[in-house]
Amino acid sequence: MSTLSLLLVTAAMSAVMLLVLSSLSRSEVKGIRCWARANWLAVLALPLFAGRGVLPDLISIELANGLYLWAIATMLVGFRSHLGVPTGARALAACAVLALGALTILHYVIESFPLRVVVASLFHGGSTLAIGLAVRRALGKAPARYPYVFTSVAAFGLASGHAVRAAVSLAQHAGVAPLFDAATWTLIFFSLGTLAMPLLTLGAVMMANADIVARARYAADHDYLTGAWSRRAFFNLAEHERARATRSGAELSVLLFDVDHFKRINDTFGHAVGDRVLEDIVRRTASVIREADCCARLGGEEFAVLLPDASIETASAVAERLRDALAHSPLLLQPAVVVAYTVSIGVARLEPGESITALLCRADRALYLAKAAGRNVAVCAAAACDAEDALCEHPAPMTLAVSQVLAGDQQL
Ligand SMILES: Nc1nc2c(ncn2[C@@H]2O[C@H](COP(=O)(O)OP(=O)(O)OP(=O)(O)O)[C@@H](O)[C@H]2O)c(=O)[nH]1
Repeated sequence: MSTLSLLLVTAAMSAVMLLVLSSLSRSEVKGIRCWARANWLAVLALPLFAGRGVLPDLISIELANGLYLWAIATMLVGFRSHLGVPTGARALAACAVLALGALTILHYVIESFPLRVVVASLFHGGSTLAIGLAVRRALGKAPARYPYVFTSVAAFGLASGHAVRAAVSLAQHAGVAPLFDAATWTLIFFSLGTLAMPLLTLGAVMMANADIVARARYAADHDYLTGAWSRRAFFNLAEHERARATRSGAELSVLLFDVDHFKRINDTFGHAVGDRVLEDIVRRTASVIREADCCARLGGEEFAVLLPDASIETASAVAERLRDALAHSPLLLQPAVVVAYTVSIGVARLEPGESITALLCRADRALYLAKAAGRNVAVCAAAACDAEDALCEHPAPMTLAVSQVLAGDQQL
């Protein structure tokens, strides 16, 4: 393939990459705009390179080189911005201007094609090396491994190619006989230089896609207001833990809790303060449970905590710790608003052969009893699950006396 065809094919590939990037432009992925701008610059620069001999040198060499230097630098800024590290855009722009100045001097003042190649290769090699290093450093926190490994390997490969290109050109300048004939080197290095943008953009698109998938998964698995696990994630995790407990004979317990008189808090302080209370609950709950436990917002002001490997005694102790922590730490809001609140808690341990729905029904019944017992208490569910429990209906309030509650269930 001739260098002309290679340049035009690569310009077409950059244009295709632009279309792919445009499809992601409405996502909130950081770096997308820079990557798109870089491909625009490549789409402009590559045909200008191809016009060498037809177009004036100032356009086909200086302008084309300037646009391509700008493109690769913008690509680097895009990666750094995506990864949340300082972009160093000004320093990079200064380097690009210096490199372009050197290229111009080596064209019009000291005519040397090999030295021009050395300067361009150093800039491109340095930029791709910086991309590779930034992506490699972020691998530990990557939402998906493959896009990061692909991009860093591609960037390191390009950087190595540019280093070899600079070395060969320097040798040429010094009059050392080349390993291959000039046409072969030219084709290899042209391929390297022109394929850089599509390769890096492919990596960028894969990284952006991994980011979008991770964010969608987080949104599905977490409550938007409090950051607690969502109802959906809770049930998935609970089913997983139930299967594990059934297999291994381990215990599994659950706490179901609800803010007492939450409507009053909303009515007295306003809905926004009610929201702050819900956030506060999740924050404080996280401080009294283990990392392996899962706190979820099931809806409204109702929360659940899944306690893997916890006996009913352990779960009761956690419930009491949680109730106490929430009751004795009023939420301090500015300006000088103090919101004291309590929760009522139902505690249940998974019985052999029981479903998660049935377990939660028993916890819900215990929670109901806790409310009936005066609130700000934790109540353990009775182990037996009768037909009424299976239907998950609360006993009618008028037939429920606190003494009956304490006889049938164990108040903590
Ligand atoms: N601020 C806020 N309020 C919510 C949210 N979701 C549900 N609520 C409110 O929670 C209140 C629940 O009220 P009720 O079901 O009567 O329960 P309660 O007032 O806590 O009374 P008990 O549970 O019997 O102690 C309602 O006023 C809902 O509007 C939310 O996301 N933010």
